[in-house]
Amino acid sequence: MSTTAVHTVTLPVMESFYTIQGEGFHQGKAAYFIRLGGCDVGCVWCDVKESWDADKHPQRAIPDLVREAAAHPGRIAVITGGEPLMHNLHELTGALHTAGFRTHMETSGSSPLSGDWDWITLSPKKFKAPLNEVCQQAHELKIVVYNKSDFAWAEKYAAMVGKQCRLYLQPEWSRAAEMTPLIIDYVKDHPQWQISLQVHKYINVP
Ligand SMILES: C[S@@+](CC[C@H](N)C(=O)[O-])C[C@H]1O[C@@H](n2cnc3c(N)ncnc32)[C@H](O)[C@@H]1O
Ligand SMILES: Nc1nc2[nH]cc(C(=O)O)c2c(=O)[nH]1
Ligand code: SF4
Ligand SMILES: [Mg+2]
Repeated sequence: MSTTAVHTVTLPVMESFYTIQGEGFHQGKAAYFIRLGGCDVGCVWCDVKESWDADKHPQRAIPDLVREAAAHPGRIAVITGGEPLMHNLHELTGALHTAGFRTHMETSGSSPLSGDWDWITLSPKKFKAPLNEVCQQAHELKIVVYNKSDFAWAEKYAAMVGKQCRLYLQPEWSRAAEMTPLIIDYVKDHPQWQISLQVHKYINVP
């Protein structure tokens, strides 16, 4: 008698939604977001603290997630969280590629890299430092600016990413009124950086 390994990979999913990418290089493009549960970083200003406990979110089968994504015409899938790299993302990115998606990820880089990515957004955190392997692979570095000391901190990571990596400074949402003018001045003085605004919060889309 032969046996076939039944191999069902599931992931905890807080929410999934089709929207406009609001941040960074791909800002303005239609994208399907999959927000995975679970994060062990604990940023004090995190805008999705409800995502942190993976057990609070249902385990979903990858074929179902990809089918729901493919019901929309956009072919960028953004995997976010929570911290997506707390999970092995090899099966998910493989299934998304098979369905014709480009695979994008939003990560703090604090857990080992898994999955096959067309775009990695690295947003390092003071609360749990990114791994060097993720710094090396990042396509964009997106630093959340909470106070003026964060510019010097941003330069430390700019020196760790690859030469082609795009550099973004994004105001922390509750501090945007104070930090945005400082970011504008910093970008004018250091034009290798660009400003990233959370445009979805201004245009009221998810
Ligand atoms: C919620 S995180 C999830 C992905 C991953 N854990 C990370 O931090 O990159 C998605 C993006 O939102 C950013 N972010 C989270 N809270 C924010 C806030 N209050 N203001 C501005 N950006 C924020 C993060 O830095 C990250 O770039
Ligand atoms: N529209 C929109 N763009 C985003 N870019 C990164 C987001 C995230 O939470 O990872 C996000 C999000 O939550 N919504
Ligand atoms: S790493 Fe990302 S999801 Fe985790 S607490 Fe920080 S901003 Fe929130
Ligand atoms: Mg968000």
